[in-house]
Amino acid sequence: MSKLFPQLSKYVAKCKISKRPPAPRKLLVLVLFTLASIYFLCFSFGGGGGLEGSSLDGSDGGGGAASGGGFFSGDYFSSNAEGKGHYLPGCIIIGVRKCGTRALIDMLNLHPQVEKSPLEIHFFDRDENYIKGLEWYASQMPETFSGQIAIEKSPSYFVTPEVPERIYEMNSSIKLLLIVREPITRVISDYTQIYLQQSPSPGANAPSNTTTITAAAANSFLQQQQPSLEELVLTPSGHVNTNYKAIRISMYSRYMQRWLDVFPKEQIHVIDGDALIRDPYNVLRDVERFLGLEHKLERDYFYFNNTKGFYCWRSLNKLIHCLNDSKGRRHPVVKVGLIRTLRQFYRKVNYEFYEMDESPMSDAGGGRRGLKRRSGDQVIKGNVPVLADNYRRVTRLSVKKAKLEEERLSPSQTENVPSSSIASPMAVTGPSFGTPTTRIRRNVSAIPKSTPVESTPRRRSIRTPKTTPNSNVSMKTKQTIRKRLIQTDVIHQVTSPSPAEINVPSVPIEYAEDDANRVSTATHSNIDDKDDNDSDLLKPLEESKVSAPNENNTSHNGHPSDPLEQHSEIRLDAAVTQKFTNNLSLNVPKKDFLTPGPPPPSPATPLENMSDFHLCPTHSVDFDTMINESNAMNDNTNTYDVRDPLEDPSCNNDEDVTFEDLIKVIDDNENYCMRIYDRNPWNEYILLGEENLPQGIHVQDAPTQMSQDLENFLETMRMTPILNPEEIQSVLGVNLYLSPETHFECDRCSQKFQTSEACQEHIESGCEINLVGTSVGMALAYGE
Ligand SMILES: Nc1ncnc2c1ncn2[C@@H]1O[C@H](COP(=O)(O)OS(=O)(=O)O)[C@@H](OP(=O)(O)O)[C@H]1O
Repeated sequence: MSKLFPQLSKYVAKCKISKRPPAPRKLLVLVLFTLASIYFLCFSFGGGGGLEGSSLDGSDGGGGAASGGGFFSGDYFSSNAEGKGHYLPGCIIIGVRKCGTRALIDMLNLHPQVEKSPLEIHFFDRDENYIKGLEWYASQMPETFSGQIAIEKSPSYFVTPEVPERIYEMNSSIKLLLIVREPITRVISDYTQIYLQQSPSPGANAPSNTTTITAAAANSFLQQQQPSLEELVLTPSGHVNTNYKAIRISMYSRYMQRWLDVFPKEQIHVIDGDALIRDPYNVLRDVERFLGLEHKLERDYFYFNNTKGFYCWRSLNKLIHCLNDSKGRRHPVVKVGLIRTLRQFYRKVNYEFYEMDESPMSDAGGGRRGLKRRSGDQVIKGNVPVLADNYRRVTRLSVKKAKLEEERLSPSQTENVPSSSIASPMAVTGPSFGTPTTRIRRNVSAIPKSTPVESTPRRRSIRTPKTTPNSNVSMKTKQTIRKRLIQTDVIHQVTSPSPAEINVPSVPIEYAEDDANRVSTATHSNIDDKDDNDSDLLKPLEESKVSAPNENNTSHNGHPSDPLEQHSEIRLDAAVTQKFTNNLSLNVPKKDFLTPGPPPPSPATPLENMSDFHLCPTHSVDFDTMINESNAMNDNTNTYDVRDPLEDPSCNNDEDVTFEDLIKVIDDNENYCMRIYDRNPWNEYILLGEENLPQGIHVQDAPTQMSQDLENFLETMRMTPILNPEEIQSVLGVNLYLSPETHFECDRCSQKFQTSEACQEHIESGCEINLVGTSVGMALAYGE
């Protein structure tokens, strides 16, 4: 009986909540009757250990219940299949704070089968709520019809130890959404929120999202009032301060393990929050699939709003709906040295997290889904063919795009690391890396045309010969590198904005009733602006920084800015702007920025990362076929045309090279250890496999060692665009081989193309086709 009782109480909690509670005695009778009915129903439907897997309301779930339950499978209970009522959620967004939970739930809410809870309920993480019971919890849910799913989001569920068990206890087959973001960006987002939260309230009449301030005033205010991120995230001895909660929350693996101890991986869908920012349509498509929902969220529901710098969406009343100014805040500029320290700190936990994730993590705009490789891409130690999966993707980079990239990049850009772009390859390699070099091209050009298919593939080096560190590089070059490395630590300071007034256009749109708009109540005191608030996050203020006006007309996330916004802009929370009432000018130009148009290109494709390495198909290539081929075996029958569109805009001088050629160059020298890496959505390189590992190099150390080398390399490349790759490799003592794994994508239309014909059509229609892919294979060869 003791075993049965919790089960029964669970069933009770799944009952529809009656609006007017019956009198106590009636209630007792009702409860007993309900218990008996449910118990009977449960066993007669063969539900086994719970309601999961059986549909009590007669709905079949349209396939959504296929994987062990889900929202149609017993999370509803209604005596009337048509009935509307408050039901327990069939899906919960469990976190992570500041990773896009609000955007995700609001966007999902556009789906006709989804109803969101407008508030964060914090039922499972707050004892004062939990003791109110599941009936209370259900009563907090939006009303749903049969066939609809209620969802809620409470970001702090992810980090609260009791929550996984509690949710499991409620519904063991519930579907969970976890949205994560590049961890350092998340820390900075948290920091930004916390210090803005500290600012005095703007007052009732304060303009909430329309204001003009002087940048100088803003900077001065923030510098006086706010602690620097550095002060918070580093201990006095310079170590990362893990007592700082913002740091801890970004250690995803630490919390994820708890969830995986309770739930099967298939029930947790991990979403890349950076992808949600870039391309909500594709991310939501994956979520629809995961939840077993019909595909309803169309591409044209989402509009990129240049003023906001984020996607907004069409709400049901046809108005455009943007999240309010508490979402998508401008982040402070952070010193590159600090970023480097944090990167190093998070590398291990990110790696652990990456290893944990098997779910098809949404990767819109990227070539590969999932934090982790899909099933065809296993880690194979000591097996060269693993490279096939990374290297066989063929792509075409439009000449125009590459040239534009080149023009766009200026030396000054290489020295700015807006924190919001940390996740982007731009931030890792820096825009200057986009200046085409001859690193691969030069080597490839040595390969003769139309390489025949050979049974024993030729060994052809497309890398530089083995070098000892510093052997081939001039003293001057080394000094240049060193100088630039030194410089970077100091250049990421606040760039003083122009003292001129900075206009922030008004926002003539409907703002989402999101978290920051909520008023705390006894039951909902935990609006997400506060939900993980703790004193650790509120340290004495000494120094602060606010991002400088964008110098290259890109907005917060690297999207091209609206031309009307080309003047400098600082957007601050109303709480801060209120401090500048003396400088306020409400003479703000209004403009209709909602004109639907093609969304901008993804801000952070690996394109910039790889613009020196271009493969074009020699023949019409079907993308699917290629994938299948490369997954099937490592033969050398496919030839690819390697050419550099900048040197050869007409791409006439095709060079054919077999895949084996590409592989063997790495494997050329037995004395080398080969390590093969994949890249996660945060541009960290993850060890895929090893080959000929020489003695003295520990397998376990490989990712760390490699990451360090790579980081150095990228850092160097970022700052030394004029150096040729051989010199850089010499300096670092490594040999490098980069290759994209990619699909075709039209950046202006944000579409993926399965075939080169489709790709071609879009080229002709004026769109540019770019290589896109989150995975870059990389091998580092070390001398013995
Ligand atoms: N479409 C759209 N509009 C605005 N903001 C968007 C959008 N998509 C994702 N984001 C990102 O969401 C970040 C806030 O995350 P959360 O909603 O999880 O924050 S909270 O924990 O609920 O406070 C927020 O973080 P900041 O940029 O630091 O403000 C945004 O980057």
